[in-house]
Amino acid sequence: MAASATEPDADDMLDYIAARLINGKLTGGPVEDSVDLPRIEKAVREILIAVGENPDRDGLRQTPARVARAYAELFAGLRVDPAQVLSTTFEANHQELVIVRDIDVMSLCEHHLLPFRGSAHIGYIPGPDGRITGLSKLARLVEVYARRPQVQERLTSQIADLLMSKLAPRGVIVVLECEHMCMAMRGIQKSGAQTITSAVRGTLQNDAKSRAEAMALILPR
Ligand SMILES: Nc1nc2c(ncn2[C@@H]2O[C@H](COP(=O)(O)OP(=O)(O)OP(=O)(O)O)[C@@H](O)[C@H]2O)c(=O)[nH]1
Ligand SMILES: [Zn+2]
Repeated sequence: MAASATEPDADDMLDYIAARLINGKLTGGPVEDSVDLPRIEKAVREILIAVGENPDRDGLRQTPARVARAYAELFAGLRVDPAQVLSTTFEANHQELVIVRDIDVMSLCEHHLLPFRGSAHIGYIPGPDGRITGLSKLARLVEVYARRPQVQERLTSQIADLLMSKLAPRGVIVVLECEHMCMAMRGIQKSGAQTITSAVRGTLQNDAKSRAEAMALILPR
């Protein structure tokens, strides 16, 4: 019952999400495989029973289907090729730092599937050909990688590595500052702790002056 009710919409929804993530400029088809919504629904129903709830009570009846749709959305980045985000670049003959700061990041930690949230700051120095990318593409790249089960360190380095390989800049710096709900809502229960991760590539790795300039612009306080 649930399968036939949700399956036709699932592809439409995932197409929509994938298109939003990479601006509709899809080349190889938006969604390779559909998320198995009925399977998620079944699992969520089992979890509700296991924690002592009644999944058939009024307020919970639609919950497994809702959670399945939510997971499809939260993990939509698994079905998007991040390289497609950077398929459009421009010539600008700008050879100095470009920084986009305070990009909202929301992801799920792969250990507990609980959210972590904060900001991403991305800077790069264009390569000798001076090619730049649209500023929004940096935020889209964050979205594609964040909508997967993640650890903050991998999310940070994936963004830096893709920028290096697709844009061929002189250097890249990515800094993420996030609070992890798995540390706040459960376990050690320390809310407010900020985890800061960085990934530095290319000339910014060795050029202390440029790196200090980038860090001062990224974290001015
Ligand atoms: N390095 C890193 N660790 C993370 C991230 N997200 C969550 N964690 C940690 O993943 C670890 C998993 O540790 P385990 O000991 O296997 O799991 P646990 O018993 O639930 O750990 P506690 O949270 O200490 O109760 C925890 O220390 C989390 O704080 C992340 O993005 N990066
Ligand atoms: Zn966690």
